[in-house]
Amino acid sequence: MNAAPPVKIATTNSAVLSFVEDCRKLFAPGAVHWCSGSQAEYQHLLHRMVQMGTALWLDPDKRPNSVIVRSDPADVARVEDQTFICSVSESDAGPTNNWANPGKMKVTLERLFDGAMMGRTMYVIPYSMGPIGSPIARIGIMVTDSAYAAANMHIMTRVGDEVLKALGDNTDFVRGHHTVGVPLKRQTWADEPWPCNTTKYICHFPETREIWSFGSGYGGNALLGKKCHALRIASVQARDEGWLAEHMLILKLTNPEGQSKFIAAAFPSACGKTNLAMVIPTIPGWKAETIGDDICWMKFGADGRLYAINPETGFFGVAPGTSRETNLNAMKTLDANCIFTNVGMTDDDDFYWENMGEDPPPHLTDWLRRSWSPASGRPAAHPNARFTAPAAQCPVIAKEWDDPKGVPIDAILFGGRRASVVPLVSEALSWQHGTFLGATMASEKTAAAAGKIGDVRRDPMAMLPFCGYHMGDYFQHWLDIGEKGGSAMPKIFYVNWFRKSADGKFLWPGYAENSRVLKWIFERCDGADNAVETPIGRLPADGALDLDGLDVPGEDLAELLKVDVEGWKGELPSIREHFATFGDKLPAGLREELAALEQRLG
Ligand SMILES: Nc1nc2c(ncn2[C@@H]2O[C@H](COP(=O)(O)OP(=O)(O)OP(=O)(O)O)[C@@H](O)[C@H]2O)c(=O)[nH]1
Ligand SMILES: O=C([O-])CC(=O)C(=O)O
Ligand SMILES: [Mn+2]
Repeated sequence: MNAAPPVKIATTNSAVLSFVEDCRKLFAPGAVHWCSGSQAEYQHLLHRMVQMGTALWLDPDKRPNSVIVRSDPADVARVEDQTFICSVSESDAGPTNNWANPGKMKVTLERLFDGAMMGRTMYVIPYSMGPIGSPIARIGIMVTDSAYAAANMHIMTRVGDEVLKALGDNTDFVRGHHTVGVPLKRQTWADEPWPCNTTKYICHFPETREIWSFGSGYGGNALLGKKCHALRIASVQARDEGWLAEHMLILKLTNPEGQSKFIAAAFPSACGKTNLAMVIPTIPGWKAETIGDDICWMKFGADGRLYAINPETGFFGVAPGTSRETNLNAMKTLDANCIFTNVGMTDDDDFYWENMGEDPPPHLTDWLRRSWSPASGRPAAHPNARFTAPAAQCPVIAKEWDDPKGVPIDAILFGGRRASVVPLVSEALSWQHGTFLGATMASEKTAAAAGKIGDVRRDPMAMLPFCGYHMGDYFQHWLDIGEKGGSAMPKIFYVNWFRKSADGKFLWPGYAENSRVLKWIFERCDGADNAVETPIGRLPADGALDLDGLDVPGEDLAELLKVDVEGWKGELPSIREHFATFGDKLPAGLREELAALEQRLG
């Protein structure tokens, strides 16, 4: 079981072969392993991690084929400060990205990567973002010296020989370079359970479609198919080719009559995408199914509508707060074949995290590998602890989830964590107004990225950390796509599950009850007469939101659905300031929307 499967190179594509050979020469790994994507290979990767002390098996009877991994305490989230867009021209990166000169950054990276894989295996991972053969899918080749990254890529993407076959002789693939940045010393070959470097660089070269990631083993820094490829590089390709690469979940909603609609929703990291993607409606007769929980690629179909695919095959979900009460479908997805990162480990080899809906055991080992009890006064799991789970295991995965042609999108939702001002739901007055809502959305910062938690920041379309080019051009791209799609475009909505009362309690129960809002949105898409026009958009008309059986005090509902004119007026200066950062790249259409909002507010 522990021997590496024999190395077999399933391609004669000279661009692929020379890319890998160039990497091998510079990074100097002890061995090269071409990933075939087989189950045996996945097992090998898990065994390797256990052998290295990176992973521990969970109880095979309770959690078959699953492991727990604890990272270095300083390598637990995306590092936005060390994430760079290395476009040829600085202005192409725009004011929201760190830019670095591509030539200079290459010199820095080549120096760091020189010999960086010494004593380690370099895994070559051919992967497809999206169903193989889908007109929307894209291929990447990633090299990494992390078995953890390779195992996660196995779950999160389509990996291996079938990808190389689909690529054929095509040279159009994203080149991903990843190292944990800890070459082993020849004398001892001694290693650590979670090697990583205090120096970290997550670099993107949009023109040459390259990613170079140094020093981190963690999630969005190291699983290059996800944020680096599927959002930062793909957003540039999408701009050039007339499609959309977005940080959105996709779900299928079916009414009691059996009609279905597809909804995509952009919420910032750790703001509820996975939860909404797997929602179990509380309204009788309604059904929701999952297509994807994090990334959505949309292209125009022959009928002029936007068709979406989930480019991934797994969920890299926030563990704390996930419980049978809040997200039963996620919990059921975690029964087997999962990787748990930075969660607590119980004495009977199971996982534990905060707000899992169960009393904590009297004793466990926390994510820092320390003895822990409920009296310890610190969390057992890191707030950004994650599970990696195969999407196909989700009990409500929609049958269309891996359909190569994608699903036609009826509605797009924007939302964030806002304790005040933003109501539970509103509908945009037009595509341009919806783009304005997306461009100005704000959210409290979460643990998904390093930095201070709780500060409200503007996070346009939940893409602030993920847009690979100038955000002003990105807004224009949204407007252009809307122009092209005309009346066939999805309707846009703005939601906020996170309104709080003066004493800091959530006003809206959220989670499953969000289905009530989805129902209203569904009916809006069908042209129901269930809304009133207000200065900030269309809100549910009196009685239009199905609240049957919901136990929320009337005054809280009134607060959730009111137009806070003074609050919105208070937002205007900060929206103006936000817009000013884009200079002359701010589309005229968004300036118009700001002026119109100001006028409507009086
Ligand atoms: N109050 C409230 N909390 C929610 C709701 N939905 C999700 N959350 C909490 O928000 C946190 C993150 O939720 P996720 O669904 O994992 O967020 P995500 O957007 O998928 O996060 P990423 O994977 O980082 O992109 C969890 O702690 C949830 O419990 C809701 O409707 N109301
Ligand atoms: O990228 C990650 O590490 C996890 C994630 O989904 C996000 O932060 O949006
Ligand atoms: Mn995400």
